[in-house]
Amino acid sequence: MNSLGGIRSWPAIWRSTTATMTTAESVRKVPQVLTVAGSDSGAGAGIQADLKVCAARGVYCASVITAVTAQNTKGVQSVHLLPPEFVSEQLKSVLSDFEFDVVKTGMLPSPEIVEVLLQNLSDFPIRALVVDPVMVSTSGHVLAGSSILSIFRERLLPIADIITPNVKEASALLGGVGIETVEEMRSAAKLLHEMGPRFVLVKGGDLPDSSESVDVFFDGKEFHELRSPRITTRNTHGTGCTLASCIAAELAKGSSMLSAVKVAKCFVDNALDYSKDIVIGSGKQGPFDHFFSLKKDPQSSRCSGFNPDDLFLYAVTDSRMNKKWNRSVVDAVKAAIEGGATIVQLREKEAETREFLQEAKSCVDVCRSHGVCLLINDRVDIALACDADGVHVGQSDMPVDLVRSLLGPDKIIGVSCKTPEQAHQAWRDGADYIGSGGVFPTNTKANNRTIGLDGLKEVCEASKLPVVAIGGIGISNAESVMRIDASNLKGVAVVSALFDQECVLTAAKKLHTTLEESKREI
Ligand SMILES: Cc1ncc(COP(=O)(O)OP(=O)(O)O)c(N)n1
Ligand SMILES: Cc1ncsc1CCOP(=O)(O)O
Ligand SMILES: [Mg+2]
Repeated sequence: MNSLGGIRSWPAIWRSTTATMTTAESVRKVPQVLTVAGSDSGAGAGIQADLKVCAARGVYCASVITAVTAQNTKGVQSVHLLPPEFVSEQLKSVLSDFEFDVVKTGMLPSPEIVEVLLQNLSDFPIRALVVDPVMVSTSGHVLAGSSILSIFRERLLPIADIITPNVKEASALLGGVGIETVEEMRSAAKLLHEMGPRFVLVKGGDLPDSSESVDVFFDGKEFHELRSPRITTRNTHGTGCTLASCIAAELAKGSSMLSAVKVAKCFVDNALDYSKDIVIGSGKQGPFDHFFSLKKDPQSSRCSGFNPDDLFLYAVTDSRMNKKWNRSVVDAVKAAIEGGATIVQLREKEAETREFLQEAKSCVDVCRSHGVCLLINDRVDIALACDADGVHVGQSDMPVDLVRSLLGPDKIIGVSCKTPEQAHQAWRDGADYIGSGGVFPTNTKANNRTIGLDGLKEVCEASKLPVVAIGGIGISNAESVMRIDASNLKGVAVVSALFDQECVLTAAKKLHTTLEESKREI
């Protein structure tokens, strides 16, 4: 946030939160979101949708109600605004008690209610603010009139971390400019960014004549167009609330902004697709099922994205080791995956570009056929040329934000961090995960400072990004790493423990078993 409570570097606040928490051992902090929105009696949108999304994403959600609507699948029949003083009472109640990771706003129906929200946010500084500038219901009912525009523009938007207007809302905020094309959505995102939010997502679901649903994400420097096939269904009531709450939930768990937005878009697409034929209510616009993931085969999802659990057993290749044992990189990668490696990185420091590219293409094929992601160490050019799933960079490699602008929103970016400051920067730059080490001394990487288990823990505590430990890790010490008691430590990355071994398959199987056992014991 800009002016309210100085949450620009929110990982620093996570650090202090963790510090207070560790006074009581075995306390587990649950990611928490506060939604400030209107109630929808039909339960498709508003507070009810927000609660369902957060529950579906594993995040606790408290709710402050700004208005009660009489609403169903046919439309909004009536709206009752809560007195601003009572909205304020609710805000005080929860903000003085909970430690919210993210506050998300939906229907803020009057300038007086926005005013009490601003006052409470200044009394109780929060970590991140997601603003869904709800103005009109999907059925066309005005939920917040033009009287709120100036307080939105002048006071709320400048403190938002992200705003998520649809094209109609973006147009209203910009004084009625026409937005009918993706190019106009980009211009709108840029103008809205000038009003102060850190990120802008202009949702193009309402754009006419498109077989795709295109959303434009702007971070102040780069635009990303997030596209997905349009789903034909009447059950679209609550998509805006669902998207914004899902962004809030993912941020609360520690995602970078772009990653949170991608997961949220994917969540909405999957929910719409799963629910396209259900019939709830007799009106034109039905709700959809937020708990589809409890019921459907996860393999049938329309989109997937980065899964932090894939960092569990991270195989990092080494050209010298595979040459020494007289095997190709592709064979080594295949054996590592068959033994249980859950993600692979090609770290071929000595390879010639042409040869590296050929090997990388073959490894992409092997990894795709096994459903395992393949990342390239350092070389963004090779990653682009072989269509790898992402890149891992260190502190002296290409900066993460530049890698992101070259690879686009869908690729995975990992960054090496030895310190809490580097971990904070990784989140700000939009990395998907952190590689932290060398945890133990290693011969694989020369002149590499060892940070120990304490250094690893500090990095984990400084960030909510998923972390994989690296450096000198093998069967004998993997358990001590996994036991450091950091919920975002997702696994170990190893080079010699897999590739400086006679049989990669056996080594991978043994290490996988050790990791599984230590997970069970935690
Ligand atoms: C998963 C993972 N973590 C850390 C590193 C180290 O990357 P970097 O600091 O860029 O050093 P090099 O690997 O390039 O020598 C990594 N490769 N993977
Ligand atoms: C690439 C890298 N980055 C930090 S330590 C390291 C090497 C890890 O290799 P090993 O698993 O053989 O110790
Ligand atoms: Mg590097």
